[in-house]
Amino acid sequence: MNDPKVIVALDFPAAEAALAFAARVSPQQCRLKVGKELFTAAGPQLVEKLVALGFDVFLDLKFHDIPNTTAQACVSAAKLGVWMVNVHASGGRRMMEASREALDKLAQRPLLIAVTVLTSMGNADLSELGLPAAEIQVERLAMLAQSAGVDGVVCSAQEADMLKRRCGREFKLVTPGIRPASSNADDQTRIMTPPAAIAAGSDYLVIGRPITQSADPMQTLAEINASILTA
Ligand SMILES: O=c1ccn([C@@H]2O[C@H](COP(=O)(O)O)[C@@H](O)[C@H]2O)c(=O)[nH]1
Repeated sequence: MNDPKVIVALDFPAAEAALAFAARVSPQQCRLKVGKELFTAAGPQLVEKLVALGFDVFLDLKFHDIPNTTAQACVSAAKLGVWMVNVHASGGRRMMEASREALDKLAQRPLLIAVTVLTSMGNADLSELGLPAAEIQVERLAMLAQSAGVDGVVCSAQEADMLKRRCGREFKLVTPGIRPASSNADDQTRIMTPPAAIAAGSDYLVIGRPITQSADPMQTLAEINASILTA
């Protein structure tokens, strides 16, 4: 598998568990995601180790701040050698443009992705914030993100078909909230199975607990990879 679609979310409390997982998989089987829990515990050194092992690393810190701060945070992330970084689309056009422009000055830059609406949120959560239904809010933020020059968005696979039609095939769709049919939803709301997500147009599937907390993580990863080969 030369272009693995699965990004395993290494939501572990310490570097040792993340490195033990990485030792059991290859960069041909999956990409790896370092999020807030692991990064806060283990820091940039862990990210550099995963990159040195040959993995494409998605540094999922979802930057959301004023344009200068966010742009410089993206540059610091890029210097770790990561494959993908992200910011919140709700930080607005100027924030996304500043991040893109700062990354463009580097000799080699990671993909820049904007988070639309968290996959844990449903329409009732959005309504409490005075926001429209997920599909409408995701479309609005994705269009803004695309016009600000980012490479793609984090969204739910439930919005993938609509966004591929709206934003085109090249605009990357990174979709968490992926659940094999036999898995619990946990705290995720806008979910989809791996084959359905690929069929809907997801470019990358972010999957954490269904793999990392399964009785046999390697077997689960292999089954998911097999299920999307035929999707
Ligand atoms: O909208 C979003 C954005 C990011 N995430 C992250 O993806 C993983 C999902 O883990 P699971 O265990 O498969 O639920 C996690 O690291 C989140 O921080 C997301 O779920 N939704």
